[in-house]
Amino acid sequence: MKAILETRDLTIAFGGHLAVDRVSIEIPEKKFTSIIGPNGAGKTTFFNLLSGQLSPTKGSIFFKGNEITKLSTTERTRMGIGRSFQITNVFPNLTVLENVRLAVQSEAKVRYQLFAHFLHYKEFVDKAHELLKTVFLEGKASQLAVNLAHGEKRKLEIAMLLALNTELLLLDEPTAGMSLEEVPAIIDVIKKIKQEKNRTIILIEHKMNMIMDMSDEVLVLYHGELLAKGTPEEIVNNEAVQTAYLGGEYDAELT
Ligand SMILES: Nc1ncnc2c1ncn2[C@@H]1O[C@H](COP(=O)(O)OP(=O)(O)OP(=O)(O)O)[C@@H](O)[C@H]1O
Repeated sequence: MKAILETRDLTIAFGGHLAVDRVSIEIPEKKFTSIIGPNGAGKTTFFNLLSGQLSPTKGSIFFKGNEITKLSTTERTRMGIGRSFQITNVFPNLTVLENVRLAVQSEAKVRYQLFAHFLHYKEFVDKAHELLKTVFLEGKASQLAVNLAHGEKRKLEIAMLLALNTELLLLDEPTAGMSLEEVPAIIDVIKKIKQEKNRTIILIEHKMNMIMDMSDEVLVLYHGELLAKGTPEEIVNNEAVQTAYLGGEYDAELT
């Protein structure tokens, strides 16, 4: 197994509180890894450390064997780590297609600066259409982003994240704030990315059915520490995990 991402003793303290506490993990390339844990376990903070929003108090992070612990978010994105909220600046008064086209165009400029003027507008539009198909939003291409339903906006964000063309995707609760009817559509989008794209995905989620269905491996954080890791089956049968969830911090969604 080749690890695309590795953390060693990754730790961050806020005041005296260890939000992430000596977490050492290896994320296998092209696999689907989920991170679960009760509320306040440190999942989002861990993502913030991976994407560079936060600097660790201790420990290190390696991407494809290179240390990235001190790199900025932009540098990490350029290297191939994409996080959905980095591109949540959807322009509400542009169409869905234009939003994705701009994301494709800006990515092309960053990556192919030397050749930028040889790239054509039509190629950007074609790529944008392709991404909209991936997220099942093609039918809304000419609508203004402002008029999308919440779930559709999340799909648009995912399309814009895909436009960044990063090898690693960090998805932080992509179904958060959605109505029950909207959730299956996002699950379909993520499944499609998993099937179609040659990418490594790390997902933070509370919805256990999603975890069970999609993950190759599950990591469990608890009070900032890595409590367990294993296949979805191993995790649901893990006694320490059951105790962590049932020991007074039970999350109603984790059923
Ligand atoms: N900037 C900050 N300053 C101080 N404390 C913080 C900060 N960010 C997070 N924390 C604390 O760190 C702990 C971990 O929070 P985090 O948001 O990472 O948990 P989580 O597992 O993502 O929770 P949830 O499932 O509710 O989103 C919490 O106790 C939180 O209050």
